[in-house]
Formats: sequence, C-alpha cells, structure tokens
Amino acid sequence: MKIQEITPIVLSSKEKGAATWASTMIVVKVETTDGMVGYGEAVPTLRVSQVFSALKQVSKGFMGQEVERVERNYHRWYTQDFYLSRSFESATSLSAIDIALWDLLGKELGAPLNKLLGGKFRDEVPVYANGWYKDCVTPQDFSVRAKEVVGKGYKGLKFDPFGAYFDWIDERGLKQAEERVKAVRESVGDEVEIMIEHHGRFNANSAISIAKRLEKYNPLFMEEPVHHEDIEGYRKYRSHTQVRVAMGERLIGLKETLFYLREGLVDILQPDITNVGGVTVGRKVASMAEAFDVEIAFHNAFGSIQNAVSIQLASVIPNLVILENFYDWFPKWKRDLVRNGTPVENGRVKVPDRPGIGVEVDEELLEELRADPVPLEVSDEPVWVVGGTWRGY
Ligand SMILES: O=C(O)[C@H](O)[C@@H](O)[C@H](O)[C@H](O)CO
Ligand SMILES: [Mg+2]
Repeated sequence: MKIQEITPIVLSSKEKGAATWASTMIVVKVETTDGMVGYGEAVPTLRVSQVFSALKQVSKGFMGQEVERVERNYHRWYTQDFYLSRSFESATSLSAIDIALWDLLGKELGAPLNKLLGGKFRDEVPVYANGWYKDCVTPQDFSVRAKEVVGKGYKGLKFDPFGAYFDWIDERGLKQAEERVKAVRESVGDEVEIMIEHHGRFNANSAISIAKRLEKYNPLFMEEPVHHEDIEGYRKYRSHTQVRVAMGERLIGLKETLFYLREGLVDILQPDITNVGGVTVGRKVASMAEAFDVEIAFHNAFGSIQNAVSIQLASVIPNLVILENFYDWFPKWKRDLVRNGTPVENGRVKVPDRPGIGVEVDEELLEELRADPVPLEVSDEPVWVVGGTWRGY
C-alpha cells in the first residue's frame, strides 16, 4: 500500500489535565491508496505551531512511499533532512509518521504491533502513576493523595518534590523536598516504588545534596537530576552518588542515546517513542540499552496514541522495568478519543491484541476537538510541572 495523505491534527480542550501541555495533543492521520487509516502522535511542547508546520514539511518526503518499508522510509527522512534530523520538531514529526506506518502495517496484516515486533514478552505491562499530585504542596497533601493512588492498585508513583527551585537548592528547599518524600514513603509503605522527578533542573552540586538527603527513602530512580545537556554535571553526579539515574525523554535518535549509554551516565533509560524516532528507532534503542545492562522505562506523558504504542513496545522488550502512565490523570477527552481503553488494574495494563497499535480513534470526537495550532499559554509556573506544585509551604 502506498501513502496517499498525511494530515496533522491539533486537538485542544479547556479540560487541561495534570499539566498545561496536557491540554493539547498533536495527532497524525496517515491514509493509504487503498483507503486504510493509521494514527500517530507528536509531542505538544511549547512549539505546537512549529511541530504542526514541521509535520507538513516532513510529510512531503513520505508521499507515494510504500507503507510496508518502514526502515527505508526512515532512511529517506534521514537522507533528506540534513541539518534538521537533530531538531526536535523534525524528529517528533518523523516519529509520529513512523507510528502511523506501523499501525497501518498491523491493520493490513491483521496483527497487533507486539506480534510484528517478535511477540509479547509479557501479557501485562507494569506501570507507574504520574500526574497524580496536582495542587499538592504540603507533605500532608502528598501523603493523602499518594494513599488514594495506591488504593487504586498502583505499585509505583513518580513525583517532583522540589516546588519552584531551579538550578540551586538551599537548606529550606532540601528540607521541604525531604518532608514531601518522607510523607509519601510513609503513606505508601515499603513495597511501593517511588521515583523522584527532578525535571532536569539542577546543577550538579544541588543534585548531589538532594541525592544524599533522599536516598534513605529508597527511590527506584532519580530522574534527570541535572540539566539535560550538562554532561559534566552528570559525570560529577555519578561519581558522588549511589542512586540509580533515569533519563532519556529528551533524547533524539539512536546515536545520541548511545553517547549517554557508553559514557555510563544512565541506569534506566526513558526513551519517548514520539520523539526518539517512533517504533523503528525506539525498538533499536531498547535493544542497545539491553546490551549495556540498562533497563527501559518509556516516557509516556502525552496522549492516548502515545499510550497505545508505548504499551505495545513495552510488552515485547525483555529489559522493561516499568512504563510511565497518565491514564487515570488524563483529561477525560484523551481517554474518550480512543474507543478501546487500557485501564490500569493492580498497577498493570493488559496488552491489547487488536491490529496495529490497538486503538480505534473516535473520528467524531477528533473533529470536535480539532483546533488551530496556536502557542500554549505561558505563566510563571512552567508548562512541564504538574499543575499547582510550583511553590513551597
Ligand atoms: O517524566 C515526565 O513525565 C516528564 O518529565 C514530563 O513530561 C512531565 O513530568 C509531565 O508532563 C508532567 O508535567
Ligand atoms: Mg521526566
């Protein structure tokens, strides 16, 4: 089958969900000459309109190409993109189209993506909750909410306990972070995993002080403890701490990921299928990590198409540790957008066996939510934090 049409669609709703950027979703619809439809998703960062136009440009290189030749199509993009394959906008466009092509391939063959990728390693994917701590500020807020999440069956919770600290953290900030983490640990008990999200915001000295204060609460990992591009900071952090480092949500492509693995900067890799290069590159990155004895915890923070494809890929790789999940903290419209829900039961998601990525998109709702690609609103609270948590007490 040949690619006939690629349509980027921005979806937006007043119903925001856990974070500002959760109010928007960028869907890509790919149609073939024989009338089949596949879906992908791109990342709604602070560059919604730029990603939308990048998608229009990147799509041109895929027109008339055969759906079944995903590697060749990836190569074609790389050949044409020259400077821009490193750009976030182009990489997320490629990723979205690649996801839709795999979706189409599965639909054509009547097989779920997990079968096309070698079959399920596990029938259920373990997930951890993110987005659950909206408006939590005091240790008491965190403790009460954490108990509710565990009550729903979750066995892992990720959260950012650092309020509005950025770059440097002082004694007051360390104390507040520790009190929040302690409250969560005491509320969930010893058998639930907790994960500390730093959102890549600290310098190495601050991140090291944080690790020393928080390691006694036995976190599964410290996520992006220092600024993403701060390689020396990562090295320094590694040589002064004993905690496990997770990172990777902003990595693009196989070779950038290789650098972090080879330098030994990461214990648990968090590739994002919607920007690392889709299913094609995501699968390779997971195998490459396996060779380095590094586990995978796919970053999965955006929408329902990303969630569907992440569940499929997470089901086939041997080195998955846990998958991120916003499902219960999605705004309702994101759950409604796909007809086949993937509820979390006992901290796990059953892997669907429907063709392709396993979801049927509600086309009527898609049309209802369709919006112009406009810039996201910006306030003092950055878009990447869980809403209402950018403050101290
Ligand atoms: O690991 C993650 O999920 C990411 O760092 C982000 O995507 C934010 O945490 C999320 O969007 C909530 O604001
Ligand atoms: Mg993160």
